[in-house]
Order: sequence, then C-alpha cells, then structure tokens
Amino acid sequence: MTKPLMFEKPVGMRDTLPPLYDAKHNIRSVLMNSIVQWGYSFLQTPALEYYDTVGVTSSIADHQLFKLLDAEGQTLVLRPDVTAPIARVVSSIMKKEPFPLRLAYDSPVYRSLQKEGGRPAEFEQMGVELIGDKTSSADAEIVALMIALLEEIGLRDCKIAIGHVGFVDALFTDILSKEEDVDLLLRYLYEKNYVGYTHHVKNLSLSAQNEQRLLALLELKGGKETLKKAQAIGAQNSSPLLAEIDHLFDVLNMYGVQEKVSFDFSLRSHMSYYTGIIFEGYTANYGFPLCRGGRYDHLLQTFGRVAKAIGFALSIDDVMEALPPSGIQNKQECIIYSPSLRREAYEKAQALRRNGCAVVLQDVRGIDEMDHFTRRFSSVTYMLDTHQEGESC
Ligand SMILES: N[C@@H](Cc1c[nH]c[nH+]1)C(=O)O
Repeated sequence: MTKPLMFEKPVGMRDTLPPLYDAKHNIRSVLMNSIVQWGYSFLQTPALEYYDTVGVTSSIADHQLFKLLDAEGQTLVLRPDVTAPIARVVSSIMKKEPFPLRLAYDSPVYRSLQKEGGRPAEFEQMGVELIGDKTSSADAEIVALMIALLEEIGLRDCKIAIGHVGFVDALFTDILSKEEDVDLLLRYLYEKNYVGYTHHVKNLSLSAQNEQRLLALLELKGGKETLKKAQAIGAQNSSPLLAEIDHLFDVLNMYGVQEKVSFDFSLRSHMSYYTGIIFEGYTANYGFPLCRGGRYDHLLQTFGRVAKAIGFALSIDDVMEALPPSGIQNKQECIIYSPSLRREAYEKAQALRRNGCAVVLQDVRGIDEMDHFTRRFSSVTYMLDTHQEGESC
C-alpha cells in the first residue's frame, strides 16, 4: 500500500499565497528602487555555504543552523545570514574592487527555531552593506537609509534605537569576573529579558555600587541626555565610544532624522560579529524589530581582507506584518472566449498586455464554475460564439 502524501511542512516553513505574494512583491520593489537610488548594487549569494566558512562566521548559534552534507561529505549550511557571505565575496571574487563598496541583497535566510517559538525558520531579508568605510558619515548614511526605507513604505512613525556593543563590554569587563555571568547577562539583554537580567544581577555578590551600575544600564534609554548618564556609569575606556555616538547624532541631524533616533545602551545582538554601534528599527503597535544592523569591523578580516564595514537587514516578513492591510485589489482582467474566437481574443489580450494590463485569457470550456471564477477579476470580457462549433478540449 502506498503511504499517503504528507501535507505538513517542516517546522517554521511557510507557503506564501498569491495575495500576500503580490503585496510583498510591491513592497520589495519600492525598497529595491530606493536602495538602488542611494547607490547600492544588488548581488546574490548561494543558499548553501560551507559550515567552516559562512556557518562559523555568521555567528548564528550552532543549534540554529540547518546543516547537511554534500557528496564529498563536507558539511554545508543553509545561509543563516547574508552579511557573512557578502564578506566572503568581497574578500575573494571582488577582492580587486576598491573600497568603499555599497552592496545590497534580497534573500531568504534560514535559522532553525524552537517549535514553541512560532517564528518562521525561513524568512526574507533585504539588506545593505557599506564596506571599507570607517567614517561616522558611513554610520549616519546607513541609519538614515534605514529610516528612509521604512518611511518610503509608509511606516512614518518608525523609531530607531542605537546602542554600542563596546559600552556593555566595557561595563561588564569592569565589574564581572566570571565568563558565565557575562554570557548569561548578555543573553538576557539580547532576549530583552530585563526581569531575568535584574534578578541575576541582584543575585551576584557585588558591591552596592557595582550592582547599581549594572542595573542602571537598563535605564540608559532616550535622547542625547542619555550620553551624560552613560558617562556617569563610568565604564572604563568608554569615553571615546560615547564621543563617537555623540558625533553620529550630530551627523544624523544633517539628514533631518534626529527625532527618529534614540539611544538604548542595553541593546545587544545575538550576532557576535558586531564591534561598534548597533541599532534596531521599530514601529508603533508591532512588537518585533523590523530591521537590525551595526558595525562589524573584523568580519572581513576572517576572510583575509581587512575592511571596516556597517550594514543592516530589513525583515520583509516583519515589515509585512507591521504594515496595515494593503487592500491590494486584484488588477487582473479576464477574457473568456469560445474556441472559434481564440485568435481575436488573443489579439485583444496582447493589446491590453502591451498597455501594461495583466490579462487572463481563458477558454470558456475550461471553467469549472463561472461565478466563482469571474469574481477574481477586476473586469471580464466575454468573447463567446453563440453557436459553439464543438472543438474538442
Ligand atoms: N546580518 C544581520 C544584519 C546586518 C547586516 N549588516 C550588518 N548587520 C542580521 O541578520 O541580523
């Protein structure tokens, strides 16, 4: 007996049906246009990469990687991130290209998730990387582009939170001696589990002052005044990075986006390649970040080309969820014809298509249920021969 076909999909995998696919397609083309207008060039990298290169450098936790073996027994991974593959390309095939490079991508990425998590394990990212430019102008361009893209697709109330991995590192190095405490507190920060963080800090045997400094980290959120509070926490060697952020804020003023930006020094990413500022973009009424990014000044070096870089990725799926329902209507027209009028019907369809219309050309004999079928279209033209001449289907 043959086994029944399986209709289930692997955990975290989704089908995208026509209405959502169309809506995504529209958003994607708006975003791509803007990215190209800012001078970025799109490229594509493969879905499969070697575990030893991209798998390791992408800094996604091992248990989240989809792994498989190639015919030679080498371990491959389904691309868990696109920043690391781009670092690979820029350090190899593009190694003669002078810096800075402005590159962009639109690709699905794969991260296996816990069953209960309910988040997709395959999701689409559109991102940009500005490689080989260490200036604060590059940082500001990336943040401003991120805001411009969110605004372009109608998310005018977007807000960007900016932090710096160096600040948290400096504070933790000052206070914590055990690596496991550092790891746990970092995890609480990137999971935004502030209750867990506070609880753990209170259970460490620290001086009252150090406990207060670690707890104060969670309050370091807001406008420019936050920089002074961060300074007051007194993490060693953090003055230059606070000055860097202060300067970035001034440069962002030039782009007119200052009011969209605030600081959050407790911000942390699960991706360990970040070395400087990191940021996340939000919109009201949607609880997940729509985009994330940051500076990663050492990643390219692991592929053999020294270059400082910064970039971000927008999660197309989160953007779609955050946007109000598009109300996209089906703009297809339909011509229903009898076989004797096929040529005329085809000519009419082609004329409409040349004018930019989407046209379904349908033999009347192939329709299951006329009413149901025609409801899909914005308009229907019937080209029917009243005395059917009985051509077989
Ligand atoms: N690759 C990062 C986003 C990013 C792009 N460039 C820098 N950071 C992510 O998947 O979250």
